[in-house]
Amino acid sequence: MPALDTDLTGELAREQAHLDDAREQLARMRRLAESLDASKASDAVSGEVLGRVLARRIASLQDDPRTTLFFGRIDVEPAGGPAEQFHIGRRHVSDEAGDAVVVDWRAPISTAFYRASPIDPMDVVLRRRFGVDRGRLTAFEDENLRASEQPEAGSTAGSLLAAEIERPRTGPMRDIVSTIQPEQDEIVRSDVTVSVCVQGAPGTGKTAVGLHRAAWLLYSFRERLDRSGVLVVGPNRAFLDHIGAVLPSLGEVRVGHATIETLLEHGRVRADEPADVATLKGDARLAAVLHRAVWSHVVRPSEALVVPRGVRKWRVPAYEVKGILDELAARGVRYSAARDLLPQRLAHHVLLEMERSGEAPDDRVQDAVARSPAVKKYVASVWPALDPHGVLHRLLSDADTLGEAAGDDLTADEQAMLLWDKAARTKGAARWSRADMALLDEVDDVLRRVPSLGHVVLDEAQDLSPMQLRAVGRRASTGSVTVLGDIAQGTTPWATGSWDDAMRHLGKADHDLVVLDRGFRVPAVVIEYAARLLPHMAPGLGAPVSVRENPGRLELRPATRDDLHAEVVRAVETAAAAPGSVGVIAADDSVEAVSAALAAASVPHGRLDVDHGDDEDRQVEVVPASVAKGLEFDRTVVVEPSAIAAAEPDERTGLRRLYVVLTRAVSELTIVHAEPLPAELS
Ligand SMILES: Nc1ncnc2c1ncn2[C@@H]1O[C@H](COP(=O)(O)OP(=O)(O)OP(=O)(O)O)[C@@H](O)[C@H]1O
Repeated sequence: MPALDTDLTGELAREQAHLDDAREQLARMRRLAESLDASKASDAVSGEVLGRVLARRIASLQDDPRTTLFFGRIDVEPAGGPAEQFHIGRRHVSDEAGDAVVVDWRAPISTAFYRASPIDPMDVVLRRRFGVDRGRLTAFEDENLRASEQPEAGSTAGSLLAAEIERPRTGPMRDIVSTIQPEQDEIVRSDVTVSVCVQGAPGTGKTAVGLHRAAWLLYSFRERLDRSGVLVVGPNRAFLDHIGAVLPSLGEVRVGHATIETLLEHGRVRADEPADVATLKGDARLAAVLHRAVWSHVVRPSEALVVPRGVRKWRVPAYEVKGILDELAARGVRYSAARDLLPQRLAHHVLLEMERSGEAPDDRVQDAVARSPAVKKYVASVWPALDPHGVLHRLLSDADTLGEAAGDDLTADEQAMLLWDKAARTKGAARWSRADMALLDEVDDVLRRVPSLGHVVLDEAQDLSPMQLRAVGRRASTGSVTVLGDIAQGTTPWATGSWDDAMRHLGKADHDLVVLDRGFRVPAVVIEYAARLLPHMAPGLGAPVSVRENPGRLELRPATRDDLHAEVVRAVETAAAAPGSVGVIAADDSVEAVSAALAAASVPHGRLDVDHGDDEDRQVEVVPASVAKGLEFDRTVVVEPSAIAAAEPDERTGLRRLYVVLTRAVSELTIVHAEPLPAELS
C-alpha cells in the first residue's frame, strides 16, 4: 500500500511551496492576458474575435481558491534522458521562462499518471497523490513504481484514492480528474477519429468517462473541434442538470448539452401513441420508406418545357428533361439541393437551343431563363418544393401514398398501424408524437443535409430507437461518437439488445467496444441485491464488482397500506439526519402523494421532473422512477418496488426500471413497501 504522509514540515511543506509558486505564476499569466489590448488588432472584425479569445483566456486563468492547482505528481526517469518531475492539475501553468509548473491532466505526459503500473511503469518511478482541504495540501501518498510491490489486480490501492471514491455525494456530479482509472483513461484518450461504445453496469463511470473524453478531445484537437463543435446528449433535463457542471469545472464551457427531445424538436409533441406503433415508427426500415416518400415527388415529365423570350418560344423536350432529372437524382445530393440545381440545368438546355439557332446568349441570359416564371412553374411541377411536415402528414394520412412508399419494407398490417385513425386536415394541425420527431428529422435529412458536429457523446444510448440513433448519427456523420449505455438499463419498448446494431444505426459500424465492470457508485450489498433481477431481464450481463470500501447498507421496511407514507416519511427523516443527498424514488403516479406526505410532515424537499431539474440544491429530492436514470444520491428511499415495476408496459421493462432505481444509492438503500416485493428480488 502507498504510504500516507501528513507531516507538514518537510516534504509536504515543499509541495505547498510549489503550490504557492504555481498560484503566483497563474496570477502572472492572468495579469499578462489582461494587459493585452484587443483594439490593436488590424481591423474591427479581428479585434472582436481577439477580444473574445482574450476574455475566454482571462476567464480560464481564474484561480479557484477552493481547490488546488494540482492533485498529483509523477517523477519520470526515461532511459538515457534526464529525470523530471511533473505536477498534474486541471490546467497548465508555466513560469516566466515558459517551463511548466503544472501540466494539464490532458497533456500526453499526464497519461503516465493515470496508467503507469509496476508491470508497465512507463518510465515513472514515483506517483504521488495529494490530499486537499479548501485549497491547501493536507497530505500526500506515494507509490513507488520501481519497487516490486504489486497491488492486487484491479485494486484502487491508496487511502487518498479510496477517500475520493468514498466521499459522500452532495449537489451535482463532480469531475474525477484526480482519480481516473486506467481502464477509463484508455477510453478518455481514444483518438478523435475513433468511435467508442462503452457497455457498463450502473455506476461504472460511463457518464464520467464520456464527459472527460469530451474535455480531452477539446484539449487535444482544439482547433478542429472548436470549429465543428462537441455535443453531449442525455436522457432528460434532470440528468443534464446533474452533469452540467462537470465540463465547465474542467474549463470547457463550449460543449452543447441536449436531450434527444430537444435535439429533434420539429414542433410540439401533442400525441401519445401505443408502444407497438411507436416501436414500429422507430424501426430502421422506416428510413427507406421515408426516402421513397420524398423522392417519389420527382415526376417524369410528359410535356416539354416551353420558355417564351421576346417573340420566340424555346423548348426542351420531355425526354431531355427526364435525362436531366435522372442525372440529378443519381448524384447522391439531397432532394432540395438537387432541386436548387434544376433551374440552371434547364436554362442551360434552353441556351444550347438558342446557340443551335444561331444566337450568342451569355451567362446573364441563362440566369434570366432560370429565374423566369415558365421555368419556375415547370420545376414546381416536376420537382416540387417539400417540407418534412408536409411529407409525413401526407404519408401518415393517405393509404395509397404510404403503400407506394412502403414497397416491400412494410406489411399491410404494419401500414395500417402507421396510418392515423383520424388524420388532421392540414400538416399544421397534425398531432405529432415523440416517435414522429425522429421521422421528421429523417425526412429533413433527405431534403437537406443536417450539419455534422465534430464529436457527439451519447449517454443512456440503449434507450434510443434505431430511427433516433440514425438522427444522432447524422449529427456526427463526419465526426466520431462516444456511446455510453447498459443494455440491462434499457427501459423503452424499442431499447437496443445489441451494441453492434445500435452502432450500425448510428453509422459507426467501425468502432471500439469497451466493457466497464468496476462499480464506483453502488456498494456491494446494494448491487448484489439489485443484481438478483439481472437473470430475469438481461441474461448474460453481469453485475459490476463494487470497488467501494463501504459495503453499504440495505434496509427493507415493510409497512401496511395505510401506514406506507408514514413509513416513507420516517425513512426519509432517518436518511436526511446525516449529511449527503437523499433521493426518494417512487412510481411516477405516486410522486404527488409521497411529496404531499413529506410536506405534511414538514420535511423540506424538492422534486425532479423530466422537464425541469433541480434549481436549488436541496438535500432531499423526490424523483419519479422514470427520471431516475443516470442520477445518484448518497442514500435512496425506494417506495413500493412492485408498483415501480408494474408501471411499465411489460414485465421485462418493469424489472429493468426497478434495476435502474435500485442502483442509484452511493451508501444506503432503504426500501419501503406495503405490497409484496417482486418475486425476482427474493
Ligand atoms: N475513477 C473514478 N474515481 C472516482 N469516482 C468515480 C470514478 N469513476 C466513476 N466515479 C464516480 O462513480 C459514480 C458513478 O459514475 P457514473 O454516473 O459516471 O456511472 P455510470 O456508469 O454512468 O452509471 P449509470 O449507468 O447508473 O448511469 C459517480 O459519482 C462518479 O463520479
